[in-house]
Amino acid sequence: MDTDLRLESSLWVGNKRHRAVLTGWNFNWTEVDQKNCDKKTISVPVAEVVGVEEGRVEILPQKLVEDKDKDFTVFYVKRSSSGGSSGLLWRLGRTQFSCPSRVLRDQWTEHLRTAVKTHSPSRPHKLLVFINPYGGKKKGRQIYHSVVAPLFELAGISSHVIVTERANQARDHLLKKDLTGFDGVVSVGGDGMFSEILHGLIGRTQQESGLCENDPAVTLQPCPLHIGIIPAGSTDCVCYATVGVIDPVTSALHVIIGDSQPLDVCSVYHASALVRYSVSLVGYGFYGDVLAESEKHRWMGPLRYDYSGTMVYLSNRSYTGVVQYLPADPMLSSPRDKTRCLSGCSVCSRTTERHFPDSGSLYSAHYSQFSTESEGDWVSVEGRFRCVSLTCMSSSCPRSPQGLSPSAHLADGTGDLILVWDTHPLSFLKFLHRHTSTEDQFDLPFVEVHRVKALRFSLPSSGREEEAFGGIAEQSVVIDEEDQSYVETVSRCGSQLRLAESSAGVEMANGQKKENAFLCGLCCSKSPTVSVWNCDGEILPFTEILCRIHGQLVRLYARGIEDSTELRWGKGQV
Ligand SMILES: CCCCCCCCCCCCC/C=C/[C@@H](O)[C@H](COP(=O)(O)O)NC(=O)CCCCC
Ligand SMILES: Nc1ncnc2c1ncn2[C@@H]1O[C@H](COP(=O)(O)OP(=O)(O)O)[C@@H](O)[C@H]1O
Ligand SMILES: [Ca+2]
Repeated sequence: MDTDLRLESSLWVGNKRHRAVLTGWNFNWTEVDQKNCDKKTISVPVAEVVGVEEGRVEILPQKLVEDKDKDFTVFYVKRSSSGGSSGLLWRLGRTQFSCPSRVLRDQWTEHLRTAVKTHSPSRPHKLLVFINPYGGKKKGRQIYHSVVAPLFELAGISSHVIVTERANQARDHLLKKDLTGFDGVVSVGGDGMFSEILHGLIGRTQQESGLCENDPAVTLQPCPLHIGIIPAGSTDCVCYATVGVIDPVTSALHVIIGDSQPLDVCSVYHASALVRYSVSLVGYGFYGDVLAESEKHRWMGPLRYDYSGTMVYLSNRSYTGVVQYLPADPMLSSPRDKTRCLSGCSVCSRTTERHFPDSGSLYSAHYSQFSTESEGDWVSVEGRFRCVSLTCMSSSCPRSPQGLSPSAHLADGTGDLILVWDTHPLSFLKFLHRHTSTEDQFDLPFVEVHRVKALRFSLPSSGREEEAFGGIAEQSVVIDEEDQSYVETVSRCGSQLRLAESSAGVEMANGQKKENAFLCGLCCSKSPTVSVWNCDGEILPFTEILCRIHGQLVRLYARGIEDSTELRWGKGQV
């Protein structure tokens, strides 16, 4: 216990006398004139105190200060059950205290502020905030200014806010501009906006370390800046899978108290070059087709995925492919062990100990098994699939509260590979439906799941010929963006040759542009023979890829999903 931070005295909350105690890492207050059995102690970890203000203060809907010189107000994290979601909602708790003297009031405010500084050293002071004004229901700006900014201000965080005017502005800013003084970057938007920030920060870190991102054998350098996510998108999978709820207040509070959640990242390569990074889904077949279809209906907002999901399901497609994977150590964990990766997860902690042994320092990560893996360790399967999905995390989201792989871990250095073999449409529907319930989606004869460190996908030799003549041909002219040129990909649809329609286009990790090739859609009598990859909501312009999982490459302002049963059984904070 820090004896110099300890403080104990009587304080009034309203007209009730309380005994308040600050023990250094904990602040609690108990009503004293209450019968013993009715005594209730409110206890707040100092690490979860958001701010301490002189006077009687309110901040929402707007800041009001009644400046009474013997009063002070403490703001802190308060948990409540989230009604349906897997995590806990965090709210801003507020208690106004009255002291018998101004001297005591000053003592309390000073002690509390010092305790906060001592016990949460990783709180951000300065943040770079990117808002995508067009993400999700287009409410990013409103959410930030009305909900998040007042909380940051209360916590004394200064923020530099950029409302983006074009796609990839945030990524380019992070790759090129001066980032001195910033403790973290905040994404206000969806998974696509987060992905831009991920690419900017990973790219910048490797540039500064002189590392080649195109070499799959290189051990990438973890990013020094944390990323915060304020959900304002369509799927918001990264937020949901790391916090357990889609709630801007909860997410803002995680940023403020400087929570830290390491996250695995998957790098995707084609023809010896990095194509993209992913944290949630690298998916071929169904999920690729849904994304490509949905881009044509962006005007529908988040509903575009429901519409496109139904249309793609009805089109009843499957694709041939050769899948090769490098299995992870089965002694450490299994995708079918029915566990959940929750806050403080022991599987992820063991990974931290193995790879970051010296007190968890981010910069000590030097492990490279990838280059030494022998070809013999790879497992190969070939056939016809409804979908092939690789996910570094559960990829839970409001549409699928358990996620694509409910037992996947956020930071264990592995990903889960889900192979759904071609099957009867009704069986596939059963599989999809299980994503929306708690039934085991892997307990089906046509589904396999493997915990892996790497994945290769290629077309069977017959498929390559089909790709060239019947499916999507990648007739690309790669020209530099700076030269005012672009890459055109032409898709063949039956006998028709036409330019790909998708408005999204594809931007490579290095910033070069490539227009989408996509399926002819539902108009076509001949089913396409190749699908596209959905990489965290971006369409990849290549079919044959290599993926590698990098353990704990980035850190989020989050702490993983808190177990809501702890609150129900009274083990929570108050
Ligand atoms: C016919 C019933 C279908 C029910 C299936 C439900 C399965 C949902 C699993 C969702 C996995 C989500 C993985 C995350 C993907 C996002 O990165 C990506 C982009 O998100 P955003 O930037 O917010 O737009 N979202 C998708 O690819 C949507 C997939 C939806 C599939 C139905
Ligand atoms: N100002 C902007 N104009 C157009 N596109 C943008 C802008 N800012 C970001 N984007 C892009 O919009 C895409 C979708 O953003 P996101 O915030 O994930 O919303 P959603 O979840 O609705 O897809 C991302 O790929 C991102 O790069
Ligand atoms: Ca993982």
